Amino acid sequence: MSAVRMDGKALSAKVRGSILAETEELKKQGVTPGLAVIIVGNDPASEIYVRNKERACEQCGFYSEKYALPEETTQEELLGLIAQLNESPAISGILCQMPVPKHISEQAVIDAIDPKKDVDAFHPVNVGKIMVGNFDFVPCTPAGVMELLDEYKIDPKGKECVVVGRSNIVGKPMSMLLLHRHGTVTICHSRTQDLAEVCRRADILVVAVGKAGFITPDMVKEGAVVIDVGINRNAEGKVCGDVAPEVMEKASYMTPVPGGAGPMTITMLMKNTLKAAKLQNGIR
Ligand SMILES: Nc1nc(=O)c2c([nH]1)NC[C@@H]1CN(c3ccc(C(=O)N[C@@H](CCC(=O)O)C(=O)O)cc3)C=[N+]21
Repeated sequence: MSAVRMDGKALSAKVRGSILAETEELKKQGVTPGLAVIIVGNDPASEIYVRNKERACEQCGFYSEKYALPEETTQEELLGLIAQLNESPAISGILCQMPVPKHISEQAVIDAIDPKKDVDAFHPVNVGKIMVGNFDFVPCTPAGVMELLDEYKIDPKGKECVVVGRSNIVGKPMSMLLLHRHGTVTICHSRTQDLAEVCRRADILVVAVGKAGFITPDMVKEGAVVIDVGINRNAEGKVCGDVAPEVMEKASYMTPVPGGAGPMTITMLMKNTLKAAKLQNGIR
């Protein structure tokens, strides 16, 4: 058997279309969602993502501002810009592309963004709300995975869900979202004993480790749903995920890389930005 390909590109196009329709309605009420994207330094991968985000803004009818700051930017300067954007009425959402250069504290940047404009949902206030299960913004990658599961009618309720990776951006919030949907969730990481054995229990396996080909067929139960959140580049410079391609033969559903979780991540950023604009203007 070969897995059904979970098409994040197609679902993204559909969702962006409905965001655009809603944006057009909002504009009639005098509200235009606006996203500010900040990038510090020149990491080639970050530059690609930022370009994709700008394009998504256009597709959704949003206003956007891009700030490309040099590598030498001080933390003070960056926090100054964020303070300005926090006050800007044209800006509904602020995103500072991670990673930032080493001389800048990532947490200081996250803490500086007004939680109401924190469309990444990285601010401790929003992280806390996710824990409690009462949240406005959902972290983009986990939110995209949940929409993909829904699109393919995969319900985590009661299922063994194994998340490989415990990052604040993906692993931890992913686990919470699956738990809110009544999955039985296990979080694995580099110190997990017998990782293969734990992964083989999974009905839904979500992988976010950042190592090409990390998950091999022997680690996957026949018929499992496999969600690959990894974005790596192989020796030839081609984008590939954390899951070996042969896993396709064992899984029932699987996300491709590229074209799976990645495009959905950006689409969820758009969804959060639209929501921010509505909340800031008292529109439900
Ligand atoms: N503040 C912040 N928020 C983020 O959401 C954030 C971040 N920093 N730093 C980096 C990670 C990574 N990330 C991706 C977004 C889109 C694709 C994406 O569009 N992928 C496409 C194309 C991949 C390619 O061609 O390189 C795909 O999978 O089909 C990938 C990765 C967002 N991140």
